[in-house]
Amino acid sequence: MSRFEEAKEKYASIGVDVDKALDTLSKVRISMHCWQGDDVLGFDSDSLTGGIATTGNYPGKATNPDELMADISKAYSLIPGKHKLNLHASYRITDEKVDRDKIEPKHFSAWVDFAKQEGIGLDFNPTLFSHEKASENMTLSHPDKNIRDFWVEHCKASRKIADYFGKELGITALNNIWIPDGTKDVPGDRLTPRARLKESLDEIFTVKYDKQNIADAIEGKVFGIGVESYTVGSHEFYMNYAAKNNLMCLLDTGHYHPTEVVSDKISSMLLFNDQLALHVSRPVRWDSDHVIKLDDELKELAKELVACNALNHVFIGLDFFDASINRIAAWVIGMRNMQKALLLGLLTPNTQLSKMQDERNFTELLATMEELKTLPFGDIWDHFCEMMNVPVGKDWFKIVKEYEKDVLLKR
Ligand SMILES: C[C@H](O)[C@H](O)[C@@H](O)C(=O)CO
Ligand SMILES: [Mn+2]
Repeated sequence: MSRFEEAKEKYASIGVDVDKALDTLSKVRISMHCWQGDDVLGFDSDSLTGGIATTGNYPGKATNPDELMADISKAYSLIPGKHKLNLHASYRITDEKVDRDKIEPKHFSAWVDFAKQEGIGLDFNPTLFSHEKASENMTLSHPDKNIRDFWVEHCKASRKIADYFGKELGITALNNIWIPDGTKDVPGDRLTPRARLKESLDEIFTVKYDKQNIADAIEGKVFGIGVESYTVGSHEFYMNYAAKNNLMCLLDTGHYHPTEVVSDKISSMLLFNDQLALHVSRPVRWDSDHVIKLDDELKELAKELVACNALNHVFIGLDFFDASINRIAAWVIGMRNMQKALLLGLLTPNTQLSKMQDERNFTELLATMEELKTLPFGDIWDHFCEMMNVPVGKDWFKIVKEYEKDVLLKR
């Protein structure tokens, strides 16, 4: 009997259908963020500014659309299944001199062609940073209406592009708005910027689209670089705005207080919202955007998504940007870790755990959760990689190193 068959039998003995788990996992599209490929620079600015930063200078980052597409394609070839690509507006591909408020679907047609070639979906984000009109850490809430209007137009243009992605690819595109607005030190007025933000968002969302093509999210944050004392778009602001306007409040795992975990928020959000959007990241002491590891919080977050039966109505996006390591490896490690965590959740006898809890059988609940940790999960994961025709174990790493030698280091 193969190791996989033996492992499958062990999981069957605790009531887990491995084939069903693998089939479910093979259909989960994870949104891989383009911005890990070039340290969030994009193609329309020459520096990353405005409340977001990367650290490290690992050689060979992508410097143009062709290089970025090649690196993304290489990463996908090492990741099981078909997924989505998460784009920012700053990655428009055009020879035109076009400012952010004037971008159009045609400026992203090359990405649609790439998506069709790769068999993936596309998600989108307006880019309200790395621009002279974002230099004061105020955009949609800026006191100057001209600046607010510029960013409102940019967000409107972005939603139109997301709708275009959804139409062209037949896969709903998430359009997620994050703004860097806030103050470095204690603000003199918390209310007025938030009232302006509400007004700007109200204007942005006046345009209605087919929800089959585009899903809208807004992303909160507790603090940022240069806005340590106050962020206009706080979690409370966006959770309320999203609930009242039937949008999604996107949860980024790096955007809360150090002892706060997103895994605990998922069931509450899903009780009141049909859909949920996530940015899965790894904060180290702050919103550091480290590559995600298969750690306890990632496993718990994934288990919650499975236990809440949410895999068909959650937008799982990754959001990290480590410039100190090979960027293709960063994508592969992060994407495969997200899949491993989801598989662990799918191999968990969640119904049994819930029953033990209701019966106040906390002793067996604890014992079961601990024993699950030593079941042969790795044999199931290796089989999944074989099924999906991607390298098993760390075999993908030498392929990345060859690509680094043959391609990246020659840039
Ligand atoms: C590049 C993304 O828009 C950015 O990381 C945002 O999602 C965020 O999390 C900012 O802290
Ligand atoms: Mn994020």
